[in-house]
Amino acid sequence: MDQVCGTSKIAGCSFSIHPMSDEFAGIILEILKKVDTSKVWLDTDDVTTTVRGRVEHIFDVTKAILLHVSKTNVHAAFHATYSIGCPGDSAGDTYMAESLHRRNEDASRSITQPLAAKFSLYPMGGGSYMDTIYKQIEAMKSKGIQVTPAHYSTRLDGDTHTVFEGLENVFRETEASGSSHTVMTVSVSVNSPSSKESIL
Ligand SMILES: Cc1ncc(C[n+]2csc(CCO)c2C)c(N)n1
Repeated sequence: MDQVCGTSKIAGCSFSIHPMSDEFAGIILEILKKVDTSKVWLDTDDVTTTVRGRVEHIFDVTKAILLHVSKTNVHAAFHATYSIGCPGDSAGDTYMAESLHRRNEDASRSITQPLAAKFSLYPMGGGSYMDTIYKQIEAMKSKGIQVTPAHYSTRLDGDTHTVFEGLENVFRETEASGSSHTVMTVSVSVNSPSSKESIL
């Protein structure tokens, strides 16, 4: 793998879905087939799926996959690590589609799904990282997402589309504000039988 600089515009996400059903393997494979991934480079193995390309397509594909798993009504977990600007990244394994049109947005819009998520932002190489993190948490609040502090992450409760729009903005603005390598992790639970307040 070539280790080169100057590939900071390649965004990527490594993610997994865990449907809590005996049919988990079929559900995962079917959803990966249903979503239009023609504008990203994609690789699936036994642990994760990795997509690489333009920021809009990375978020379009990952949101569509999460919405499709939600639609099954099966309780499922989704874990994703988004990254842009990794200095150890290579120029390969990507597809920087020229058109910004999001292939899955029309189909995704027809799915309404509330979700609970926890996200963590890691703005690296840009200086005052805590200021960036606090600023982006405030930005989430202004979108009408319920934001709750948590240890090592921030909890987000809201509509999937609103939360993903917020997460994409956080990712873009962190990069634009001077973070040379931005990493954002997102853990989501959908269709959980547990209520938020009383688990045990
Ligand atoms: C998005 C996503 N990609 C890959 C896996 C790993 N994985 C676990 S079971 C299975 C299907 C049959 O082997 C696969 C691919 C995952 N969980 N979620």
